[in-house]
Amino acid sequence: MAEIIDGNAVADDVRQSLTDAIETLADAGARPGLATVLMGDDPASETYVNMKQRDCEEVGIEGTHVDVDGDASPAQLYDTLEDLNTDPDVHGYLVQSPVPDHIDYREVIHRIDPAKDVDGFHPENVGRLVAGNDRFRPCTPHGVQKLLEAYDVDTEGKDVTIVGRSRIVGKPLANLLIQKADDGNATVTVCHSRTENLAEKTRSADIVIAAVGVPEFVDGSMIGEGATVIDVGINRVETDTEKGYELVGDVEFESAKEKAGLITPVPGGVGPMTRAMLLYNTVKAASIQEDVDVDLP
Ligand SMILES: Nc1nc2c(c(=O)[nH]1)N[C@@H](CN(C=O)c1ccc(C(=O)N[C@@H](CCC(=O)O)C(=O)O)cc1)CN2
Repeated sequence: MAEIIDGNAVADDVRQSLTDAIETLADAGARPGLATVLMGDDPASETYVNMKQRDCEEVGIEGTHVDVDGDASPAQLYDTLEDLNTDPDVHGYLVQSPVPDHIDYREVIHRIDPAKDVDGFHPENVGRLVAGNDRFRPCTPHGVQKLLEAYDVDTEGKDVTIVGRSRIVGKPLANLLIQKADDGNATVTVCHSRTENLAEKTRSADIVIAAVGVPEFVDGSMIGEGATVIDVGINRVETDTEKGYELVGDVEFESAKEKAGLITPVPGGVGPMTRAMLLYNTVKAASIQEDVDVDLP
């Protein structure tokens, strides 16, 4: 039976360890500022930006939220981004994804000043990460690395299978884990919809990372005895409950926990870490822009 990883506790530790850096910035007369941009009214996205704003308040980051009408034109959205690019009080910002269908998210990302791109999605930041010279690690992959570190899961020489090749998680995480670094040096296999013998590739892995966006895609039969299982999926599945839905990961938790040595739950696993690493990137952005040296965890 697996030990269950407590993502909320590790995220608390990250937030706590950012307070010194925020104090150092305050002593220099600077307060980190994060803006969230939400276009449209996707209920899950509304929840996430509210949580991000609440996190800012908790640690002393100046949070600003901008709502953009779901029917607004691309040009209207780009005007908002230009305002944020030139606002000296906003050190970092993000556009919550997904955006409405008539908006090209890639084009949106291009228009974010790379120095304020605290999601780490801009091509300049992606290129830096691949080159091993990262500025902002994307929040979810970085959060996964921090979780592994917190639970003493050494990645050096280990076989890691990532299920999912998304731009936000699979690709950057694979890049980070193969890097010659203390939190890298792994041998990484990235699986996707065309992968053959997928279950063999997950079963032979020391660490399985499910980031495919399909509820309960990975079950216990796909996990090797004692493996570490990281579930990145956060899927809203409709139920008859008052809330109307429940959160389900990409891993079938009950069967996987019988085989795994360590496993993340959903909720309470990777999600809180994504938010904590966004705060981390915001503090880093402020320290670079304000030219104040801070110690980051
Ligand atoms: N611009 C971005 N858009 C999206 C990102 C992102 O990193 N940048 N990632 C996801 C959503 N996401 C962050 O925005 C996110 C998802 C979930 C959580 C979280 O804390 N989940 C909780 C449960 C929350 C709930 O009750 O619904 C948990 O798992 O415990 C944080 C961030 C897609 N879009």
